[in-house]
Amino acid sequence: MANSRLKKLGNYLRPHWRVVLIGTIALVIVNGLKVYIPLLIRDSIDSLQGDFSFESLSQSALWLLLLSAVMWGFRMLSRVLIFGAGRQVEFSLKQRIFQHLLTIEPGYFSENRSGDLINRATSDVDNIRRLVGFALLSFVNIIFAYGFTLPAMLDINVKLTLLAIAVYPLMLMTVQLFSGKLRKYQEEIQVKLSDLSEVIQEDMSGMALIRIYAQENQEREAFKVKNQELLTANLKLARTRNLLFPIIEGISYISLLILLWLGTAAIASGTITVGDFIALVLFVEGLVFPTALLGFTITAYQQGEVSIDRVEAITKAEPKIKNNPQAIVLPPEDIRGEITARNLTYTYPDAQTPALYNLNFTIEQGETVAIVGSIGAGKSTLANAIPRLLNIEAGELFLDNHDITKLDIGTLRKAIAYVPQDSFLFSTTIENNIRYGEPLAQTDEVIQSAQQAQIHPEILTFPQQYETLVGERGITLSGGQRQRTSLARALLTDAKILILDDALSSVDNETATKILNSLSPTRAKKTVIFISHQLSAAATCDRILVMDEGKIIQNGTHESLLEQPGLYLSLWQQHQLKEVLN
Ligand SMILES: Nc1ncnc2c1ncn2[C@@H]1O[C@H](COP(=O)(O)OP(=O)(O)OP(=O)(O)O)[C@@H](O)[C@H]1O
Repeated sequence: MANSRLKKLGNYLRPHWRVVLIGTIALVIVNGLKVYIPLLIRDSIDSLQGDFSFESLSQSALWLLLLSAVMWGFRMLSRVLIFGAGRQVEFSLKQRIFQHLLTIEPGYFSENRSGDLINRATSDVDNIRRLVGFALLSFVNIIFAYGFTLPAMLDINVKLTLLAIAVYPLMLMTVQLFSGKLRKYQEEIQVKLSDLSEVIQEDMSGMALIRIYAQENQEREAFKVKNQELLTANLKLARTRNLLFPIIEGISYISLLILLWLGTAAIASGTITVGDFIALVLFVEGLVFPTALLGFTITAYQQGEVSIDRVEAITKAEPKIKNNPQAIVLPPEDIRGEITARNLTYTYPDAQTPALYNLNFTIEQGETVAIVGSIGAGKSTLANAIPRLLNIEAGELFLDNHDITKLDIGTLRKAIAYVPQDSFLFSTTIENNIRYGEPLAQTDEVIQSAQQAQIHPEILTFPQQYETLVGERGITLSGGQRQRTSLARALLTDAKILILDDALSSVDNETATKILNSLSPTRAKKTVIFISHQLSAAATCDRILVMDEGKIIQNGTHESLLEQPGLYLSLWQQHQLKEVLN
């Protein structure tokens, strides 16, 4: 496990190896100078003791100043380069996550909580950045600091050096003792952070509902519980860290105390010179900071390790709907728009019964077919199956006699304009929202689609008309306006098939019928699937498929269906009654 994480770390860093290498060389130079400067001080002190001269003192001071400035320069360089590599890794990881999420089927996003996904793509990636930047720099620095300093210290006096560092194994044992706990608490924090993000996200989306049902107090309490859990997890980590860090710092100061105590005795006995003693003190002091930083380094490393697993869980999620290796690519003009289902059956993952069962039908090119039926009959499932937003079995659904699972996904989806139940608008202008599927469309084409979708007159009343911003940064559209804007977006594409999944539910019957009629000139070119509970609009379609419990139970024109007893007749009678009562 740890090896595979190191391997992944290596993979993250591979594209930036040059930068990391130069940063590491800079660290070597810094640590080399950190050893050379105390030795120089030693020599100056020892030579001054014998023969004091102001000139040689000022020369040494100048030389030391210069070397310190050079060391500072290389230290800055190493930090800029290695921290920069961390930022680059952060950038690439975010790109990779987002790119991967775009390849996964929509079902993944209902199975996984969006708050958790956002947290992994932000906070966890941040932890990896700290691992690659700070932890890497700190680890490499510690290795070089000890690797260069210890031989220099041993060269001065073996006994004093060994006694000074005798306490260091204690430090390693302490770190080992704490690391399991630190890792566990870190994992807990990331999970609790995801939980909290999820609550915030859900409450923001459902704010109106919270107010309507006056659930503010309950939501506040629910939020408090999650926030408290995060606080507890953070405090547990902080307590452990606050215990570990001073222990490490204390141990490294003990080594300094040992040196001060035994070193003065060694000077008195003439075993070492005053210069040697000062150099040894400077060396041990130079080790205190990187050693004391070990606690932070370990925490950053473990945070990063936990986050690598969490981020990799996203990037490892295999898209269930993939392009067939021999996928057929067709130019849009070769698509006619005929849809055929042969024993089409689909069961949602974890569901007991199929949502679509043994469907057999053909929708001809240019035909407008309404799909009606009871709630939960499977109409939306069928709408999602056609553009392969669901993982449909091979040999069950065909576009122009091509099995959709053998067609290139791009070819298939370009042939279909789909307006889902929940019309989603981006936080940009009305015009940009409409031209989302055809970014190069001319303004008059955008206006034409808006006219067809019966939204144009209303857009003209908006503050900046087509340039009006919608969504969080702009005006709020009514449900019906959102639906018709989404419809305009679909109409602008030159897709041969138009699927409207209850897409006019917030539009009155009269306007919905008007919209369907306005599609008439395009009907010859487009196949329209109109899923709706609005029967008077559905009645104007060429044909009606009636669904119940995942099956198509009736199929025919409005007139023919009214002549036979069945679900359609009873739905129509209910509809007529409602019209009269209204
Ligand atoms: N993501 C899902 N996971 C599991 N079951 C689902 C999922 N989506 C829908 N279902 C189930 O599949 C069945 C068909 O649902 P579907 O949304 O297709 O019905 P519908 O005819 O469009 O209903 P409505 O008229 O209310 O929109 C229902 O029993 C529903 O509970």
